[in-house]
Amino acid sequence: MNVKNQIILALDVEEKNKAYEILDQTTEYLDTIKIGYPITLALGPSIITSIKEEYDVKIIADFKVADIDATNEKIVKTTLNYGADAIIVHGFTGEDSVLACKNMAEKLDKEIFLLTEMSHPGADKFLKPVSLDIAQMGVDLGIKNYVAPATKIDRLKKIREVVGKDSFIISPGVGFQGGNAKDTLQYSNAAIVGRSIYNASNPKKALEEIIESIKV
Ligand SMILES: O=C1C[C@H](C(=O)O)N([C@@H]2O[C@H](COP(=O)(O)O)[C@@H](O)[C@H]2O)C(=O)N1
Repeated sequence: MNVKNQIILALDVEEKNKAYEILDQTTEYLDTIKIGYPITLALGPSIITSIKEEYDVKIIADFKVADIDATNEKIVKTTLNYGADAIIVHGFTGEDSVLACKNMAEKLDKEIFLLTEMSHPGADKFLKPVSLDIAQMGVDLGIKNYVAPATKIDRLKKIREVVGKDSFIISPGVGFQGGNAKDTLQYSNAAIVGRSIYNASNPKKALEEIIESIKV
């Protein structure tokens, strides 16, 4: 997946007007957004279709799919059929559950992102101990896209070492959670940024500053 300016906007707002206001101000610089449960539960999954119709963006559905294989297959099929270009899938559920997602996405000529380790402190207890195994499972299954934390550069580096230089990693936690875009992009292909953009008094300026910070 090509990501303009290596920045993915996490559009975690819950009103349509706000969402469109943010997109109007930022899509000059962005071509990829991440849509998760906040906006989808507030507005319904058709918001994916609406945004695809109104804006020239790729949409990564952040549903952290984590069920048995049969259920995962349905979640992935329905989400991608709403127009999402890719979907984020948890890896801790194991090979059969992840493979069900990969196979369904491929059937629809779309992609999955395998979530290896998360950016928040709580991930250190249960996810960190297995995240490199999850990444290796992804490699063994032929998965090319991964999510790995921007807040833990040492972990991001290790995950890059496991998945290899040709894999595509996107990393949340830049800005509000303390991650730095430039540092993140040493090992990641794109930084995910939410609150630092959509909560800014001037989202366009906030995004321009982040893009500038990467270039220096
Ligand atoms: O480990 C993860 C996985 C998950 C994800 O991207 O899958 N996210 C999401 O990335 C965005 C960060 O937002 P902000 O903190 O910039 O406002 C939010 O949508 C989170 O749900 C993480 O923050 N960490």
